[in-house]
Amino acid sequence: MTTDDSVAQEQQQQQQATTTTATNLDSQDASGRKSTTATSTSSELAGVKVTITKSLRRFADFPIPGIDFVDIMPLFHDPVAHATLLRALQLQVSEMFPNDKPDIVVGLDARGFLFGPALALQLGAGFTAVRKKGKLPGPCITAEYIKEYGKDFFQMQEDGIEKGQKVLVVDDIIATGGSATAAGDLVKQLGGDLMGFLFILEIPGLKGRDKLDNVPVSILIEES
Ligand SMILES: O=P(O)(O)OC[C@H]1O[C@H](OP(=O)(O)OP(=O)(O)O)[C@H](O)[C@@H]1O
Ligand SMILES: Nc1ncnc2[nH]cnc12
Repeated sequence: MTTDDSVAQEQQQQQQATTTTATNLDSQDASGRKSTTATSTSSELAGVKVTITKSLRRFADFPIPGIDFVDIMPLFHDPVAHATLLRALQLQVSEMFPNDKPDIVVGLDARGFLFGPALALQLGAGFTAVRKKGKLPGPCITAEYIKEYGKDFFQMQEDGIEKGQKVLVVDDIIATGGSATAAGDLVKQLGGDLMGFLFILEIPGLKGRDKLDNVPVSILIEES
C-alpha cells in the first residue's frame, strides 16, 4: 500500500468514526435538546468522559513558573474527540436542567469560544461572548477580576443579553473561579437570569466552584 493509500484509508476510518458519533447526536427535539427517551444515560456520560480525559495534556510552568497548565487543544485536533466533547456537554446540560434550557450560552474569552457556539446551536440557544477588555465595539460593561495567573478585565456588549433571558455560562476550565464569577456578575448586571455554569474541567485544590454560589455548577471532568 502506498503512503497516499494509507492516508486515504486513515481519513476514511476517521470519517466513519465521526459519522457514528454524529448519528448518536440525532436523538433530540426541534429545539436541539435531547429527548428523554433517547439513550442519554450516566454510563454513556462516563464513557465519553474517559475519551475526553485521554485527549488532555499538561505543561509544567506555563504560562508562568509554578502553574501546571492543562491543555485542551488536542480535543479539537481530533474530530472524534471534538464530537464526543460536544455530545458530553449536551448531555451534561440535559442533566443540569431536565425541564428547562438556556436562551443564551455565554462563552468566556478565549477557550470558551471553542465549543460555546456549537453547544448553543445544539441547544437551540443564542451565543454571546465575554471578551477581554478592548476587543468589543460599542457600549460595553466591564468587570475586573483575578485568575490563577494574573489580573484581567472582562467586557460584554450591553445588548448581548436581553433582560430576563436565561443564561448558561460556559468555559473550558475553572481554577480560582475569578473569571467565571466576573462573567456571572456581568450577566446579572445586564438583567440576565443566570441559570448556572458549565465547565469541561476544574483545577483541583483551588476551590473555584465555592465562589459560584446560588446557581448550579456542572463540571464534566471532576478531577484532572
Ligand atoms: O478560574 P480562574 O482562575 O479565573 O481561571 C480560569 C480561566 O483561565 C483561563 O483563561 P485565560 O484567562 O488564561 O484566557 P485564554 O482562554 O485566552 O487562554 C481559562 O480558560 C479560564 O477562562
Ligand atoms: N492550570 C491551568 N491550566 C489551564 N488553564 C488554566 N486557567 C487557569 N488555570 C489554568
